[in-house]
Amino acid sequence: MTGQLTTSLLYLDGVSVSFDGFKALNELSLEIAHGEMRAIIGPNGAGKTTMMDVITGKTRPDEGSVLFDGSADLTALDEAAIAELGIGRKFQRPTVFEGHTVEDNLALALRAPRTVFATLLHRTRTAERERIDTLLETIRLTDKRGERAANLSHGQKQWLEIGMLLAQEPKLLLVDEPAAGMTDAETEQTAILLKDIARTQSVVVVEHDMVFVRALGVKVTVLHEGSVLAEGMLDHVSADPRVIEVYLGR
Ligand SMILES: Nc1ncnc2c1ncn2[C@@H]1O[C@H](COP(=O)(O)OP(=O)(O)OP(=O)(O)O)[C@@H](O)[C@H]1O
Repeated sequence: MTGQLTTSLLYLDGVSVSFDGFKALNELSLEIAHGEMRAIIGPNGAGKTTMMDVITGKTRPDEGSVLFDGSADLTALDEAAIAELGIGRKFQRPTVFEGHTVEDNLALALRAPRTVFATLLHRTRTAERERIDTLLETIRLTDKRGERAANLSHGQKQWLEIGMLLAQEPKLLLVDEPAAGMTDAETEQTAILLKDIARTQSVVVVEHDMVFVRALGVKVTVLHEGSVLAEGMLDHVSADPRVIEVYLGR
């Protein structure tokens, strides 16, 4: 690591990834500011998942720079080291401990190191309890604290998993299609929840649901064929003829 190279929290420049000669990412450049929430949209195969995989170290780019928090070169780090730097990823399907209560799920996440190599944090019971109370409020599950996770709705499981990621205090939270499979009411609640979270953490949300993206009310990046096609507020990008052609007008 060298000195400060960028003021952005996340900086991608000229990132390319090829699978058997097919460019899933094609000189992708993108910057996420400290404290920003960004929505990423784009048609199937646009490269959204591959972009998340590059940021989290699951896939190594063939070319380009990926910098985190000013200077950390993510292309040189493995997944565990990247998680330890403070990048949390929420996959589409919830993966909570079904047999445990909501509270125990959060307690386990609080006690777990970000990686197996990290030093275990020793927290007092009171501090842990207060932290769990705050997390439960954030994820709107205070009245479900004693409920087994298995009994939660799909949307509530998604919120619980978001809470488990927040327990690790990431600087950047990557969220993959949170609204998929949710009821309209849950989708609306999830937009509010993510906006709350974005007051203290940067968030990148990949999403297909335009009602949800509109509710987030943040800058949108449209990916197409592995590059940025358009960027701006949803009304702005959805009026762009190129976007209409490749995506919204399908
Ligand atoms: N491991 C892989 N091997 C070969 N091709 C891949 C691999 N991963 C992704 N691709 C291809 O790269 C392109 C981009 O895929 P990616 O999953 O990143 O798109 P996406 O925008 O997330 O799409 P979706 O909205 O369908 O999830 C697709 O054409 C996909 O088939």
